[in-house]
Amino acid sequence: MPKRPPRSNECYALDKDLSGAGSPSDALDLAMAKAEVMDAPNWANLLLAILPNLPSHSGASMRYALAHWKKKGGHHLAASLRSDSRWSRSLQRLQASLQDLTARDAANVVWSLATLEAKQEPLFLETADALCGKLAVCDPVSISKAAWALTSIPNRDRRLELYSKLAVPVVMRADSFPLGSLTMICYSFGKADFREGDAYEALSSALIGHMNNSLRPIDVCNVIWSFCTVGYRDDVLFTKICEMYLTKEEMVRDFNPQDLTNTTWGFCKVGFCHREAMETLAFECHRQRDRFDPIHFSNLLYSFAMLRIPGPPSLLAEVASTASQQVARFDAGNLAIACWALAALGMSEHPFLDCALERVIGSSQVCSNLGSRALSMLALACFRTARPGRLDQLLDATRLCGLGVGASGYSAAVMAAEQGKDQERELRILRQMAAEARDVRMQAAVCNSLALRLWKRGDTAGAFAVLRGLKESSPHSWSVVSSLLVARLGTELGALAEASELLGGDGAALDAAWEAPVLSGIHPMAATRQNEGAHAYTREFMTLHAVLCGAPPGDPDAAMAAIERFAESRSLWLKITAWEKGVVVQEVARWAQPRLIVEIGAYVGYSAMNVARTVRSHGGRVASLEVDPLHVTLVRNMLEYAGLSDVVDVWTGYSFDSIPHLLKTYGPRSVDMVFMDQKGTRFHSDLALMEELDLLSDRAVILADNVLKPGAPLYIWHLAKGSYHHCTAISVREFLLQSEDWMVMAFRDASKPPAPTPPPELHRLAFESDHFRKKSMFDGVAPSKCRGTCHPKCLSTTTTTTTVVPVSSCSILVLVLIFGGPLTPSYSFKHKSTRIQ
Ligand SMILES: C[S@@+](CC[C@H](N)C(=O)[O-])C[C@H]1O[C@@H](n2cnc3c(N)ncnc32)[C@H](O)[C@@H]1O
Repeated sequence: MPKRPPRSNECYALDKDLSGAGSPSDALDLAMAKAEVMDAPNWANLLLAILPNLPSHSGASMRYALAHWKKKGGHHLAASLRSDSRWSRSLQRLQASLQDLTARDAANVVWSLATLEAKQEPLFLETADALCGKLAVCDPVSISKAAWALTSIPNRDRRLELYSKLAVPVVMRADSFPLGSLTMICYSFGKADFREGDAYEALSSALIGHMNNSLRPIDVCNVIWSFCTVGYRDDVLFTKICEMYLTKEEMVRDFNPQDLTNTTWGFCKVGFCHREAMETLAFECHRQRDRFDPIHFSNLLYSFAMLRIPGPPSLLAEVASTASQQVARFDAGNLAIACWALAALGMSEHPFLDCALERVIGSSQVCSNLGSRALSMLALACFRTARPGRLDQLLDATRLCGLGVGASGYSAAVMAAEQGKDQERELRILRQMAAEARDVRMQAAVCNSLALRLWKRGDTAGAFAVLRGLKESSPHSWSVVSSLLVARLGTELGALAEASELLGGDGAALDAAWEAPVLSGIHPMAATRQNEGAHAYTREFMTLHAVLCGAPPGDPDAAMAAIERFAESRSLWLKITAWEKGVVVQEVARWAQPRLIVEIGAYVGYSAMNVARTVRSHGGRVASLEVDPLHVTLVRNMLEYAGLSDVVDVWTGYSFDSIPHLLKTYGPRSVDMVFMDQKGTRFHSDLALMEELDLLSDRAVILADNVLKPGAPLYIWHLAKGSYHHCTAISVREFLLQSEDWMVMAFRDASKPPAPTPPPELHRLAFESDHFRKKSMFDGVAPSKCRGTCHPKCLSTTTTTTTVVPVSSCSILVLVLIFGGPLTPSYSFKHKSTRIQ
């Protein structure tokens, strides 16, 4: 590392003069007058001197320091500096001598530039780079100042790259950092969305060492907020903080509304529930409720709803009543969150709900600001509080504002309609969905799906009428599935003449575009995970089209093969359980002979066809749950084409809302097999809900996909330590990728007690899994790149044995029995298993 040239006495004296300058302008004048003698540290100190004096900038008080700075005119200063030639000349001087700055000088420069709102200056990132080369000799206060300064670099990759470097000394030496630096670093890491587990582990152990120093409310709040905002659940640290601070009324009394509700929000974000602390916080929130802003109300209610705890009796209801008086101050997002939370807390009758819905529905200004998430939350709130009329009004108001209802809005609306008795509502909503479809294929698929729903409700004539209407009003929106349906329903109704008239005598006169093989390349947008863009669902509708063109009707094997061929020929990864995964799903269903299989996550219907073809021979049924209403549409078309509509019921909605409906529809203990293929983070809570509702039969087998990469450690814990036996991981290849993944299978044993609380280390593993899941969603990192470290560690808490099972000439399945004891004797794949260990 280059050494800085020795400084002259004159330069030291200049530092003094600069810091003693009466105003920022005086400091700049002085610098200009002495420009020839100023050295690099002088230029760096000039920036500090320009700042109108900040109060203590240690640790978490940064927010207050900045507020103070702005009050003192800092904002205006920042604006006027940009047009001041003395300022730009100073920056040029500094830029020329960056290599002469110490780590501390460099930290002061980035910190000053950030405070002076000059992050866009090239000097800012250059100095950050220079600093990152000197971190080995950087003191903790400088590291924390730099960490704060770098928080809002807009380029995410650039920002995270700098934080990875900044984290090195934190991981190595956090134990020797003062408390103020630690809390400022925590806050900055959280704000920057930096998610390296080792850094949080180091911060946590250092903070625990400081726990006897008195943390200020803002410190407590910022530590919890930052850990939780990145999803790092640290039970040891959080429990200590709760015991020492958050369960003590006199401590919590010093928290302001933002500290209070940020803390509860943080806990709910990671699912950490310390009841006593939550109650103490709730009492304090109740005491301060008149000072609450809308965001504080919504965060507080949301926290209790997410943690599924009611809070002290009547307290939250009273807080919500205060919110009702201020409903005019709420924006669309906060209204939606608060409504959703009240619904989840079971406060269906609370007046806030009607006030809030009235405000959204009655004000085009509020309504037009509803994002898709807020609309979906409001729609779910209407559904859960049995307000179907309000839900209709909400959708109408959304349309009136010129907003599309979108997949997430329709999900709750369709779910409400499907689960209710009102067939007319379902008809209306699906008709609207068809009318809003921007593609004839989509329109046809929605109409077919609607006809299938009416048929399932027993209204075959109504179903037939829907198709006749489609043919008359929009002949191009007609598919092979429409023809098949017309033929089948016509036969059931004894209306053959009418059916053949509709089919044009020798079958439907299909539009040429429908018959053409899928030749066009996939549009790049279709590869994104967002189902909201202009090209959303292209990939999925092309998959359906490939089946309609590439497989004969009534042949599930051919339909599944057509999906695989379509994806393979284009190297287009589809999130389906094909190849070895498909073998496992099929073999488990064949072995278990279930009366009812519940599948969570249907997507394009590949696995639904797989299990349905397997169980139909013994009269089994499938209930497939899918949150996305357009995926539901596709799956229903796919199943009808494959001749499996009568074996599978596809239900729209979040598993959380659909699982109770399963109980009503199929009865208690009706489920003999569950196949979980939704988000891995939901596995254990969905399974727990099924257990709670007594849906699982005594012989139920539970199979889950994607358990190794990115991983579901809490789920494995739930199975391996809870009311299940022979929890077995099956090593398989991911469809179209060579990477290894695991499917996990376990058998219900209701006589065993539920799993105890997982050890804290498992939350760290869950953090790593989620971190990876995000990377694969946002950064396009392939699942194969996941280190998959979770499970070797996770499994070390249990006993494992390994068995290799050849299932075909080309694939080998490795079974890892997570609990000791032999594999269940009645379980076997097609080929004999060979025990290797
Ligand atoms: C991996 S895909 C399912 C693939 C399918 N099982 C197959 O093998 O063909 C996951 C699907 O689950 C749906 N999903 C995610 N979370 C869900 C939830 N909580 N409830 C219902 N569906 C969910 C997604 O919309 C997506 O279509």
